[in-house]
Amino acid sequence: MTSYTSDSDSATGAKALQLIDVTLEYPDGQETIKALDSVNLAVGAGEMLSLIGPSGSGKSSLLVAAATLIRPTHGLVIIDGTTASDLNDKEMTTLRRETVGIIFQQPNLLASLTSAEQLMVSDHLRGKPLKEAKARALELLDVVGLADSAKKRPHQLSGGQRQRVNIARALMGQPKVLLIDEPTAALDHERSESIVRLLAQVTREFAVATVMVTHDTEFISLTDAVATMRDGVLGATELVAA
Ligand SMILES: Nc1ncnc2c1ncn2[C@@H]1O[C@H](COP(=O)(O)OP(=O)(O)OP(=O)(O)O)[C@@H](O)[C@H]1O
Repeated sequence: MTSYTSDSDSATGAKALQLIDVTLEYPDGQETIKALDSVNLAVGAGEMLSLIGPSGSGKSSLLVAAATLIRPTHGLVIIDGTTASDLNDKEMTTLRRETVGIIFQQPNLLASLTSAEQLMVSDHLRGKPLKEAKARALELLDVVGLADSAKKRPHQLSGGQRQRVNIARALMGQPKVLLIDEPTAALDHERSESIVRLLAQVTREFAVATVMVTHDTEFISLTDAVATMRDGVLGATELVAA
């Protein structure tokens, strides 16, 4: 990415992730479904927001809009000072690759690759030298507690460990924004808690702006703030008491 200007939180007070008056409509026969209705959101570097709300309220739609995977019908998505809506599709892909880490519910790891290789693939796609990619992969596997599992393939890992590889992989591109959809859906209570703790830790350590969609309200206290979606409308962000 060459021509984008970057306004970091510290330099300007701008938040790493901002959604301004974002409305997203899906076509539904002759009608439209309003999945997001004038949503405003700001998450700063090093902050982790829990996003909760009933099924169908628009949580996943907010994540895909924030990830620039879909263009909103109306409103602005601003990532690290760059307004995504001003970009063409190619520029938007570059912005996403260089600033956004996405963690889905299922890790989607490639069966034939070791943990280190899963991470290195993403850097390879960014055109980074192999040696550099390997060093960063090993460093990140250490951060997520998998230093001993760098050579293991997915079938040799537990569900929680696979999710840790997934988290490390999302951090490979040094993202400014981390978007996470139900990371604990397939995990037991203990593993769920350690995954949310890890996400809170990497949010601070790597100064990313993190949004985590979750049904596990018991782990919200491990994050900085919470906001609730209802019928596409996002309620006010409430700070979580320390
Ligand atoms: N690709 C799509 N095409 C048409 N309608 C969609 C599409 N994706 C979502 N919707 C609709 O948009 C609304 C919001 O859906 P969304 O998946 O964002 O909610 P959610 O809160 O993430 O739900 P869940 O917790 O069940 O995942 C719903 O009415 C849904 O049916």
